[in-house]
Amino acid sequence: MRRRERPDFFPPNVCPINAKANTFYGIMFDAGSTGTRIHIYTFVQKSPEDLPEVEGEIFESVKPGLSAYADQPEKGAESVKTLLDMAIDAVPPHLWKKTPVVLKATAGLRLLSEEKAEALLSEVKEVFEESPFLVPEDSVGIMDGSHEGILAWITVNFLTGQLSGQNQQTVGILDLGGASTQITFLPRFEETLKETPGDFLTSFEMFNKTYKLYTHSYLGFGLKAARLATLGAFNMEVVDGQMFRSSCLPKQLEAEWHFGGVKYRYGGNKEGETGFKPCYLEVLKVVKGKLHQPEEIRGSSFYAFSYYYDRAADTNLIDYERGGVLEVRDFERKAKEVCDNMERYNSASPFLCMDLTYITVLLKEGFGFRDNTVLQLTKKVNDIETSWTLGATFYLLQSLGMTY
Ligand SMILES: Nc1ncnc2c1ncn2[C@@H]1O[C@H](COP(=O)(O)OP(=O)(O)O)[C@@H](O)[C@H]1O
Ligand SMILES: [Ca+2]
Repeated sequence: MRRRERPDFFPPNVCPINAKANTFYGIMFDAGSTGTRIHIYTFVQKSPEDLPEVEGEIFESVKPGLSAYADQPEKGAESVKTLLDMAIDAVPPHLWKKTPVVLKATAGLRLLSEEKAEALLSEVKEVFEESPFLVPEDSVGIMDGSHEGILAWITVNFLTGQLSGQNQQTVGILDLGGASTQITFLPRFEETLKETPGDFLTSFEMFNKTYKLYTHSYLGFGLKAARLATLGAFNMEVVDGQMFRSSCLPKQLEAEWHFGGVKYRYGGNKEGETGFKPCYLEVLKVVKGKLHQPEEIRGSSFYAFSYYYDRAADTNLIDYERGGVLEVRDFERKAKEVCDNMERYNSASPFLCMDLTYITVLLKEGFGFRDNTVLQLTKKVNDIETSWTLGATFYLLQSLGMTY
């Protein structure tokens, strides 16, 4: 494939009339376990003293995620190319060469064999090299789980204005992906720092400040991985035709499910119990004693996204577009309602009861939140997606010396 050359419409030092000299772009791919997403950000830096401003974002996504192409890496890379072609139209040609493009994969690729993950990433790297954009070193890779949380924390606190000026009152974040889940907050009490395992604390420099954050990514505790764990199928050699059953599924259900390139057969407890109570106990086995419970989060409020948002929206706990504010007990109430009336919800996903119960158990018994802990569910702040990708782009631009 031929590299697209910068057309010589403008002499080197002249900008198009409507593009400000201090405007720049960054392209960040989120290769998640359930889909691949492109975020094309436009930034303006008015002065070296100010934080850069996000002027806009173009967002698009494709499904399935890269890990579904474990045995066809070229096809996986093609899905990335489709998205990258959008950036060619979105970024003015004279800035192509100055616009970095990066892809960071999360838990889906973390769970593949190194060989398969590498094959996918190297095909993607080729797509980048053939594009007209700036391809930094390490432009394609698997992101460290702790960075996922930190960068999402940066995004949310930047967008809500907590990283500029004095009097910063930062907010913690909860992200529930397909394969992993993250919790990140800035501890306020010395006690928290003392009782937290060292590898849960990370110092991070951003916008000339150092933040010491509590962050952890639990691999295998994403919503879809938790479904498999509840069914007893996570990380198992699946024997052909083997059936996994759960009290969290409709009694008569028998079906197949593909995740991470493996086919699973699953179904309801035909003869045995179903409903919220037995389901809660089943899910509890997956979660109990597996997560660190920092005392100070019990009384604070958190921003929650990804599957927390999706399942709340699916069950009308919040508005799909606008999001909303919930308490932990709202998830429990909804889980009860769905699990004890599965026949009424049979047009929705057969996993709805299990998913809502898992969210409830994860929040209450996993992290140790109270029933009345407040969760702010948001997809966007000021029209910008609340994803780790914005924080990652800031970090990238900073490392390239493009922001202050
Ligand atoms: N930028 C985004 N905008 C909207 N939803 C997102 C975004 N990123 C992730 N999600 C949601 O997160 C969930 C899955 O997380 P994903 O990123 O695929 O898994 P993981 O983080 O475990 O690799 C899905 O419900 C998906 O809709
Ligand atoms: Ca994710």
